[in-house]
Amino acid sequence: MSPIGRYGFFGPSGTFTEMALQAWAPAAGAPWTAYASVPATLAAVRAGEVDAAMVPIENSVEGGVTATLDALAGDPPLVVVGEVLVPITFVLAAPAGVSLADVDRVGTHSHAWAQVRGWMHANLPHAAYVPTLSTASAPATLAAEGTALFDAAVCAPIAATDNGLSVLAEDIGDIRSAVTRFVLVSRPGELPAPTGADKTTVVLYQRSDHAGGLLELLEQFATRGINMTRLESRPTKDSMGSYCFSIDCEGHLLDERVGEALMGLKRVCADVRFLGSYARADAQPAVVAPLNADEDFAAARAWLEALRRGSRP
Ligand SMILES: O=C(O)C(=O)Cc1ccccc1
Repeated sequence: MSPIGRYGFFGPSGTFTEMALQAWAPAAGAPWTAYASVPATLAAVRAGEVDAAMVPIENSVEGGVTATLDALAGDPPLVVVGEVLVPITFVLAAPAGVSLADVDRVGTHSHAWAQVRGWMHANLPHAAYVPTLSTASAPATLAAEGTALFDAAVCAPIAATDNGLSVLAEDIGDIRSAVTRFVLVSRPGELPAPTGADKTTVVLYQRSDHAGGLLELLEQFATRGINMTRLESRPTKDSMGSYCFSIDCEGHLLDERVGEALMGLKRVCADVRFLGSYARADAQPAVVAPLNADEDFAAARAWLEALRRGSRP
């Protein structure tokens, strides 16, 4: 893959997404552009304002980031070219002079609120939740406008410090080991090279709703010994009860078993949206079921081709 010049991210500065981009590209060459929402970030990639952008896709506590899953599958096509895992730590931050007892309204991103619900219930049971575009925009609003909209913010420790806020409580996440998975998204082009520890992301649209329909899709992975790492159903938005399936599996498009599975899916699905093959953040090599290695497929194909030529191998 050619080097990426211009990066975008779901900002502003101080979001967990910016931390993911810092982990991906520690020696930033060109300036990075922050966008206020996931759709705005992906629109900038589609429009060619940036070459690639970082967005959150999945959290170990709250699950899929639906804004990303839905916007990724839209048009014109986009692909994932990399992933980053970031451990998530939240603080409760407020302007100087505001104490815990003064906090009636808390501003933060919906995914952050979902991850501190238990702490809020135990410590601020009457606090109202005020949604903000990102975790970092909440402390930025407190710094710029004071407590007009909310009294405190749930954000990353760095976002509290950068906005000159006091930390009222540290490490308030209900699950201390929470991790968010971020993906680097680009316009389709050259594929990242296979590493042996890759993932492939697809969105599958069924031909019709019928008994065993989902099983038919899953069989395409199972019969080629491919392990799936994420499966989510999302409404197609066409009509009530109509769903597509967003799937991550182990392996790369250039692996024989993955290529064969995608051909199988193409036959049985109304549409298959390929959303990229990229190196796994944890570098865990793919587990390939016996007799599903590249050489097994190559030997079977050579045998068939020989038969078709009229020889008896
Ligand atoms: O708002 C942010 O900081 C983000 O990057 C999105 C997010 C929100 C909550 C947990 C992980 C990522």
